[in-house]
Amino acid sequence: MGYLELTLAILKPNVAVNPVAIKFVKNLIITSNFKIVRSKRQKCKIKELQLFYEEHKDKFFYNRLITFMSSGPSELFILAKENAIQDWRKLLGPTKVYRTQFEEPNSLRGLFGQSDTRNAFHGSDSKESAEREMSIFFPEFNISDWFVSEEQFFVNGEIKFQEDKFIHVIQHT
Ligand SMILES: Nc1nc2c(ncn2[C@@H]2O[C@H](COP(=O)(O)OP(=O)(O)OP(=O)(O)O)[C@@H](O)[C@H]2O)c(=O)[nH]1
Ligand SMILES: Nc1ncnc2c1ncn2[C@@H]1O[C@H](COP(=O)(O)OP(=O)(O)O)[C@@H](O)[C@H]1O
Ligand SMILES: [Mg+2]
Repeated sequence: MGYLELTLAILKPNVAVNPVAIKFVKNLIITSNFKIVRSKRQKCKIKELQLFYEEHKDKFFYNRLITFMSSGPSELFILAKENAIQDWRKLLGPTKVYRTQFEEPNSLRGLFGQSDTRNAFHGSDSKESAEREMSIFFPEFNISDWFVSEEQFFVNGEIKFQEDKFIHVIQHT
């Protein structure tokens, strides 16, 4: 692939219900120099979530996690940046909010997380996870096509930001 990395970012229902929090996080995404390749607001479907959280299906928190994640709309973004995966996860802070609120109170999960399950955000944890997760929630998005035909515009800054759609689009001069 090229210079940029893509990651799947999710504002989970407990933060996606709060317009002030959404605005705060969107501003942070922009000021942290992420570009937004895809952006949508949707209630995640049970089928999608069972695929998404396959690795946790035998964990004690699995049922409450699926119930919570399908309980209301989420905001889902595909973010692009040089080290998008680790930079976004760094902003989130650790998974378990009960600990994060003491250790990293100013991280996004420290600020907006309510419990370990309702930890308000998702960020892909690897390139493989990001590709798998993007194909679940953005099945129409072709990752390799994006790197072949769109990435260089993002690298060269030949893009413009559409605030209303919260997305960066190619600026064909
Ligand atoms: N290992 C383990 N940890 C558990 C179990 N049940 C709860 N916990 C943890 O104990 C802490 C509090 O769990 P809960 O009381 O279920 O959390 P909650 O405040 O109800 O919020 P939700 O997790 O959103 O239901 C969290 O860190 C959970 O991960 C369990 O059966 N086994
Ligand atoms: N101990 C736990 N108690 C409750 N919920 C949990 C726990 N561990 C993980 N979860 C939930 O499962 C999701 C996926 O877990 P994991 O992949 O380990 O964390 P992350 O989302 O940071 O990659 C977490 O975001 C959280 O919502
Ligand atoms: Mg994970």
